[in-house]
Amino acid sequence: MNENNPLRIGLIGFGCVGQGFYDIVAQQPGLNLTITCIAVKTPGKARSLPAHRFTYHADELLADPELDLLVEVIDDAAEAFRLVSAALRRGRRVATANKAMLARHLPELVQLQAEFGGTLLYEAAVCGSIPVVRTLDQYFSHEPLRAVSGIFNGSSNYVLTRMSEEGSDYGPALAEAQALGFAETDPTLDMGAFDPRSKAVILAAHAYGVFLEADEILNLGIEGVSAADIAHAAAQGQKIKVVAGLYRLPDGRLTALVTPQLLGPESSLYTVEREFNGVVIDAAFAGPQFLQGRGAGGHPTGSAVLADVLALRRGLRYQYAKQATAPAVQLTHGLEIDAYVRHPDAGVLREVLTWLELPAEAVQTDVHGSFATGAVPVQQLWAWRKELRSLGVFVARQGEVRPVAATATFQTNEAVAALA
Ligand SMILES: NC(=O)C1=CN([C@@H]2O[C@H](COP(=O)(O)OP(=O)(O)OC[C@H]3O[C@@H](n4cnc5c(N)ncnc54)[C@H](O)[C@@H]3O)[C@@H](O)[C@H]2O)C=CC1
Ligand SMILES: N[C@@H](CC=O)C(=O)O
Repeated sequence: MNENNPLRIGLIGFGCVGQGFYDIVAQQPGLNLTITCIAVKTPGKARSLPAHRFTYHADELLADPELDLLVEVIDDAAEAFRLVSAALRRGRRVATANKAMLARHLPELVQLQAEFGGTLLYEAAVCGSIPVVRTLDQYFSHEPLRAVSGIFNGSSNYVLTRMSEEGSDYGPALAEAQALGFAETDPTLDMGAFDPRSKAVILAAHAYGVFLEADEILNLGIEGVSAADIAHAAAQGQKIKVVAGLYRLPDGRLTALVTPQLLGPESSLYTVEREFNGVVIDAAFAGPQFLQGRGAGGHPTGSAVLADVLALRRGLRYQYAKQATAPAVQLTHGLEIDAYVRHPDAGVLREVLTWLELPAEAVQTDVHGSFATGAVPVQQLWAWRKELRSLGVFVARQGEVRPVAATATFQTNEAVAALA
């Protein structure tokens, strides 16, 4: 395949990422890329290009034989799946940034590529500009990994940085993350750690060859984080970061969780601030590696989309090499963490302790009020996750996860088996 063949691109979505990708392509004419069609949803919206450049019917792009490949960057996961799966059924080459869609439909999308010969790349969907999907899929295709963990969400990291460095309140800090184009259309996905959970699902497919169900993964966010929590961490020389982790336990089981974590300067993630993301890959033979870069924003994400477009021109496809060994991998909640739990209402805090089977003596007091610490099974947090969220209870992890007697073990890859 000629690496500099002219390519005609159909772009679906012209928001923060679509515009970012467009700018980057426009600034580099030597790449021989032309964005010939752009599909948008809302007529009459002020945009940086004249109205005649747009169509309101994305389906037209799928059928256009003049287009060499498609870029899908819309904010609607269901519609994105309809469009991308239809494109793959036509054997098309597609780049997407839509992690919510991928986390829900990855097995089907992999199957469609095998069946119809199209290609789907999605580097931009995980950690913005950090080339982590390709690193796991290509470079570590045959190396067992002990863990893949990190800060996978730029918006929540931005909010935490603003709260701890400048003493901002949660609300204004989130409004800034939205104004800068980092947050999802529904920011609950960022603040509630649903977005990094989707990214963990995607990375699990490449790091371990398993297709996890997002709902099986514990995800706790930062909606309940307060100045008291930030001050508590700072008093111990720590910061609060939302850490997503995929960990292979010594017995071969896999665990995945996304929770706030109290981290000290010994962690590579301690200095990852604002919209930056960081990924630690702990490989069996290579040892630990650390990748850091901008995890959100139009240009960083547009840059990752461009990398995929150029890779599609070269004929790159993901290998999913570890699927061959995947049946041995099971997702488990048979773990416990050392948890820090705080809520401004002492009555709520006591109630939460009973849910988490922590004794009343777990409650401690500092200048900011009451909090509790203790070892809590992940299964217990998972079972009460909806109540913890709705009450705005802030739970953070301290230190590593520990395997305990298995409580629940989920069989993964059922979705894949169903396709066979
Ligand atoms: N903003 C960021 O930093 C990052 C975003 N992403 C993902 O990229 C995608 C796009 O994100 P943003 O550009 O930030 O969102 P955005 O909200 O700025 O833009 C999305 C655009 O898609 C349009 N749209 C919705 N349905 C459409 C349809 N059927 N046809 C044509 N246009 C349609 C919307 O009107 C909107 O203008 C999302 O899946 C997001 O999760 C991924 C990585 C980083
Ligand atoms: N909303 C996401 C955007 C990139 O994936 C984030 O904040 O990380």
